Amino acid sequence: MDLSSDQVVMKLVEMGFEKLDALEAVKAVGNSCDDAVEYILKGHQTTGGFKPASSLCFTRSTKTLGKRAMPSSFSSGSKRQSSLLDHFRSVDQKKKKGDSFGNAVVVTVSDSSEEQRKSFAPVCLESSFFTETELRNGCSEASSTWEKRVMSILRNRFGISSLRSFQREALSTWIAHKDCLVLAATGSGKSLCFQIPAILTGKIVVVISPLISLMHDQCLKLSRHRISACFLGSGQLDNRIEEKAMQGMYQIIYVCPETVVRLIKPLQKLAKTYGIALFAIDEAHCVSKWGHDFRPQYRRLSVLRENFCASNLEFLEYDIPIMALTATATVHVQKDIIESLHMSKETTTVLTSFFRPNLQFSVKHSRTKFASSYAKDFQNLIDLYSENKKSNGKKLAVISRESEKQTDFVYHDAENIHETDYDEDEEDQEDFLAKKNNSNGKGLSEEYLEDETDTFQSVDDWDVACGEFLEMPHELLDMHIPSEKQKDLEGLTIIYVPTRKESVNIAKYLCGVGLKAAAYNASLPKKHLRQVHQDFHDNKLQVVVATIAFGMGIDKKNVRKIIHYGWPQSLEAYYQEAGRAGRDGELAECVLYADLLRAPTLLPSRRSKDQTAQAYKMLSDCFRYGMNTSQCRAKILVEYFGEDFSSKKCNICDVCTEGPPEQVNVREEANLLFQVITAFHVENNSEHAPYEDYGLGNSKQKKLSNKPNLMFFISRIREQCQKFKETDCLWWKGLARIMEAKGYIKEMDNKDIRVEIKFIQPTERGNKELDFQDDKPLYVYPEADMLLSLKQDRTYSGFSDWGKGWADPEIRRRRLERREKKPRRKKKPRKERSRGPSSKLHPWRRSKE
Ligand SMILES: Nc1ncnc2c1ncn2[C@@H]1O[C@H](COP(=O)(O)OP(=O)(O)OP(=O)(O)O)[C@@H](O)[C@H]1O
Ligand SMILES: [Mg+2]
Repeated sequence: MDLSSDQVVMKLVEMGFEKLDALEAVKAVGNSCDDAVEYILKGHQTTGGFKPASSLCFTRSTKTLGKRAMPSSFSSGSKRQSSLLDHFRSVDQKKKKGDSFGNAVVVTVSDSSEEQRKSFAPVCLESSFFTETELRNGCSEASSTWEKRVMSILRNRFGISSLRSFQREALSTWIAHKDCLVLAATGSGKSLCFQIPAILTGKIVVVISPLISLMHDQCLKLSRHRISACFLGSGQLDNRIEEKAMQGMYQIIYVCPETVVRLIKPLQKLAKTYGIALFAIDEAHCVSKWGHDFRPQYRRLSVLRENFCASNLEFLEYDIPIMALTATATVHVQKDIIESLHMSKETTTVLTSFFRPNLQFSVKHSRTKFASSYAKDFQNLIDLYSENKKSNGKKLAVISRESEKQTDFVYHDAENIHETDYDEDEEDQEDFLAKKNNSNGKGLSEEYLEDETDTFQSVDDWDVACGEFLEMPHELLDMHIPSEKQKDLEGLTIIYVPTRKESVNIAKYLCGVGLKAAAYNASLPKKHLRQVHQDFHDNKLQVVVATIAFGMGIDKKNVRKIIHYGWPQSLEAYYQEAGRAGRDGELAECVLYADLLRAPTLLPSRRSKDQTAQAYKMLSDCFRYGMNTSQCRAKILVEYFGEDFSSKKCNICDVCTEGPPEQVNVREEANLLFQVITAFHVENNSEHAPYEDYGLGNSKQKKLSNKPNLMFFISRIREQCQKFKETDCLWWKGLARIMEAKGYIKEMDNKDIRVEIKFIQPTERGNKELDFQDDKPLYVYPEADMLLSLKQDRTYSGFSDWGKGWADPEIRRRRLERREKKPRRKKKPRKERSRGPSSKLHPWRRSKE
């Protein structure tokens, strides 16, 4: 399809490129998206400094981090399926024949010589594989025997000395022909649970997996363990690989949900001829609508049970077992997985701790939306990767400021801070975004499209649709294992960001200061994405700046840091992404940088009404995790997944190491807020007219003033109580959250749940425990936003000003009039707006001074 230049520019901007770069590229190369991308990625862009992974980003040095150089024989092409690069090379060759970027490409790497065919069959060459008779009676007859054989497989194939207890449990469930749901932490070794059955029985294992990149990663690893495997995506497949798979030529078949549904008949034939040992559904949380990464195609996998059960296929003695595996499923999601997949009522749930003792969690406040924060927030990272940390520390800082000057995006965004910063009250903002979300993505502004997000990923995240991996010969094994001398390296970092644009901007910034960084988001060319993966695996990159599109299930040992730069959408997503760190068991850092001064908003995505409510609930849990100052972070995370961690703590998170803040007595404030809320409800339930609406014309404002909105209560307190006149809204918001958690107040409108409590109602418990006369101390830990609101140098006074206007009808009327005439008010520069050193302080802070 021919695109106009405007359309190409739009597409590039959607991918996360700067508009200026896109315009220049189109001007230079014409209306070809591919060429334009190539043009920008090769570094011709106006803003300079950014060289993504396709050009290897070696802005400081061309020396690779990996110690092993590829031998010359590596590229000779004489060995079949010998390497990842060979594999890719064949793709490139194909592409040269006229494939345009983004189209699925078929990977074929082996010829069909007789010798090679011999190497495929029989499927399982393990001398000690289990016979059907041995397995027939489940583990009762053979329990010690199968464990011995598994041990031998582990040692000989995987170089592992023993099974973990959850792996043993999952395997014995499978041996007993039962379905199994395996819930185990990221990096704990779930893959082995479905890989071993193939080697043990000589039958085939079919693994359903959500992404090509993940399937590829696993196949490559298997080939190193001398296990043949293939992957089948959903694009245009090479019939030969599919045919070979259906003829039992690979021990493990990785397949995406779309394709497995299409292949039911051939798979039934395969079950009859070779036997299928197991259907494994990896990343099974994708099945659930209530999970964080729902894929509608996963829901269709119930066809597996229907079509591979003994009652339907006479040659089967038992239903082919289903094993579903995930690291992030809440109790609700676990139930949904079992039901949706039509797993048996006797499904065994193998549950291990979600706790990862080597992950060090922390939360830091940052205005992440603004590029002006990068220099401060990434300085440590820059220092870490600078070659001569100590001597070059200062130099790098200078480079970073220099590059801010050169790359106009930094200061451009910084200038905008005051225009967008607290321009609208949070309720308005949330409503606005809620409407956007509910409009199914229609009518999004251009600005919003520019900030497009990766909320849903298709399976085909790379420019390969399928591939085969044969057992890698011994002599090649060593040279293809990427160098991972973790101790010698600083390790790798993944920075997760909410939007595509941020992924490009931050990668650009980091490259500008000399780091080997690359952007990764689903709209970048698939070829680039594959290259980033490869460079990441080969330790040629230091930092990958990615949206959620990167890394699910990828097993890379030396990821030392996961930075979330901006709020994640759920704790499930957060824990899944954080779990990509420290898979070698060594200490790894997981830092969440988030704007703690305002509640996060949902990213645009197509959701039903129910899903929207659920999405808000998940976001709200995430927000509360960020606001927490007193509980061990690992404890919050694992308890979120239903694990009992009550008496434990991690001892390494920021809360455990720094300790909680000093408790404060909020008795007076809690009583006061509760009284104001109760008074409102008494007034409105009585004969009196609804609450005065100040005669304002704007229907939305009218609606708010008639509802028990927190901001309204705050303004009433300010009106009535001189002592709290200057107390920041953030402080009250934090208190309201604490009161809600204690069950003193609750959301009035259950259908309209947002991230923060909005329309408040008193509860029975509040009535009992917040008596106005009661002056018994009520000690609480102030939350992160409350603490920030008390900082003297805090410059964000928008809420309190806004509150004043709300309280004073005259000010409010004038403000609204002004707004109607001129919708977006240009605010004064920050300096003039900042409060004096101690002008607006909460009373108990003032008394401390
Ligand atoms: N019994 C074991 N002993 C030692 N190491 C093991 C064992 N089982 C698996 N491993 C190793 O653990 C690492 C992680 O395995 P795997 O990729 O299967 O994790 P996972 O549980 O699937 O994680 P994710 O949830 O992120 O997909 C692998 O490198 C594997 O070799
Ligand atoms: Mg996995």
